[in-house]
Amino acid sequence: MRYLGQEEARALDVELFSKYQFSVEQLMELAGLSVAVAVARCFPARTHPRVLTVCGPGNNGGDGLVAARHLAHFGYESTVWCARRPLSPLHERLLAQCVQSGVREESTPPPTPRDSYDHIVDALFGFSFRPPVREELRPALRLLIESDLPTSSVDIPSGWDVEHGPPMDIADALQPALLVSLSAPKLCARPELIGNALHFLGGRFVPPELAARMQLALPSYPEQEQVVRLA
Ligand SMILES: NC(=O)C1=CN([C@@H]2O[C@H](COP(=O)(O)OP(=O)(O)OC[C@H]3O[C@@H](n4cnc5c(N)ncnc54)[C@H](O)[C@@H]3O)[C@@H](O)[C@H]2O)[C@@H](O)CC1
Ligand SMILES: [K+]
Repeated sequence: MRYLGQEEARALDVELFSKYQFSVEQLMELAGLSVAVAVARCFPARTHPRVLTVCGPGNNGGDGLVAARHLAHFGYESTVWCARRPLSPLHERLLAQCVQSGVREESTPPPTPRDSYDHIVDALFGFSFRPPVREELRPALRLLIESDLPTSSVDIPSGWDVEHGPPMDIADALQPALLVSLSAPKLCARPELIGNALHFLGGRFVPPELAARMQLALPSYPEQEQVVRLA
């Protein structure tokens, strides 16, 4: 399997939306569904019923909104907090779908997540993030780092350099318990950087011809599964 750099991740994304004619909503739905499936596998609703999804302004946040909706369908008490307003029209639609599916919305950041939640989904930043985090979203990243709850990161642990991994200062580094890489893992998901985190691959939508041309060497998904465990 190959780990992608930031530009390669972007190039894969561009090809999916141009040559292969997918729409953002299509891939986001599959990405978010695979995140919810991996979360349910590792942190079942029976033991971790109250889940907060922290959503950022880009497509990573959109994946989070989709995952939060599926988690509600899976029986979780699912809550979302959108860390930057105003929302894009796509995020507005995804949030409306969430609320209509029983997801609760926090309008302000929960001051002590540990009192109200069992688990956090980190959908703040994905492969377009470039450190350092800008002031407006620093409180959202601090909430994730300081929550003291098991955290599942969507595609990239937020705040990490997409290629080089966590920031040098350990106090600024989110340590996810689970990472769900989407379509193909990025360089920051190499085993020596993610340590003991569980690692799944999801986003089962890469056309074989594209995977072959980019030499992704993706692992096989078992049967009809949405995710495959990598570590
Ligand atoms: N190609 C794929 O495989 C797919 C990718 N998807 C998701 O899309 C993500 C990438 O989405 P985007 O390109 O929209 O980008 P991101 O969601 O990674 O983030 C972009 C947003 O973060 C902000 N940002 C970047 N650096 C920042 C900094 N230092 N401080 C504060 N804000 C910062 C940008 O201004 C922008 O608003 C992936 O990680 C994945 O989660 C899925 O939705 C569907 C398919
Ligand atoms: K993330």
